[in-house]
Amino acid sequence: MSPVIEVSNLRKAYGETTAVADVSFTVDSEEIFGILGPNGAGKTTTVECVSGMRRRDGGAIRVLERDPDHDGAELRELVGVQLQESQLPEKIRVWEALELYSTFYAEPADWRELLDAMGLSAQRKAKFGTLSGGQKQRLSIALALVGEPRIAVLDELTTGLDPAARRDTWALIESVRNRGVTVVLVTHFMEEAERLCDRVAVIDAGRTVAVDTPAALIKRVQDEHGLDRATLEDAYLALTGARL
Ligand SMILES: Nc1ncnc2c1ncn2[C@@H]1O[C@H](COP(=O)(O)OP(=O)(O)OP(=O)(O)O)[C@@H](O)[C@H]1O
Repeated sequence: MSPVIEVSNLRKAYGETTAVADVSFTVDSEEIFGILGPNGAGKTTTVECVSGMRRRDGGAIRVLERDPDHDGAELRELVGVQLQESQLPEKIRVWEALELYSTFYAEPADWRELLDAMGLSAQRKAKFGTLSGGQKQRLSIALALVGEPRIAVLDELTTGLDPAARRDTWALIESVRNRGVTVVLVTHFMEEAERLCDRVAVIDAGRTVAVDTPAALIKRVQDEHGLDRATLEDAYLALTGARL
């Protein structure tokens, strides 16, 4: 089976700042794929180039056998994006937001069913501004799924959530994958990546430094540093040049 996303030697600069110098990875169908890296490593820029929100300066990207720089309109129907911060007006009601997003797609999902799946049925008529952090997050996942995408790109999904809400969100992500959607997850939380992701790419200073399963990255750091037990956080710190 060919990968659903292929990124080779991606390069992207903003003026003098090289945000992405050389990033390569592939994502297989129905994987939960994590993108990890320190602040400013180029993670968001990478997923923006993949989802067609930014044009790359160099390298190649194929998403579902299309090029985001040339086939953006087609890919908008196939890739659902959850942005870092929800950009909805405070006064919009939950159902209105879903109805509005449905109009962006030729064949939208039944948003009532999505609302139910995300555990938000009781908040149907609530204004966005009155939702809790966890509810806002679940709404933004629902909005990313309204177009029945084949791929969902979720950027810093659980940032700002309490531990219980984070765990609820993890269960939801697994249910999204079980619907047949490939999930690309940008995250700072190593525990999240270790629990959820089939494979991860670690990006540091605009370059991929590793692409593997969490278990393989952990084994590598154990072998290299003679540790009995290590976590993905240990592997991440070793890969991004921090001391153990
Ligand atoms: N629109 C922009 N204009 C100019 N520079 C930018 C822009 N967006 C990002 N950058 C710069 O590009 C680099 C990579 O940023 P990017 O947001 O892709 O990293 P990131 O890994 O997602 O970071 P974070 O974890 O902090 O969200 C940083 O140095 C950032 O300051």
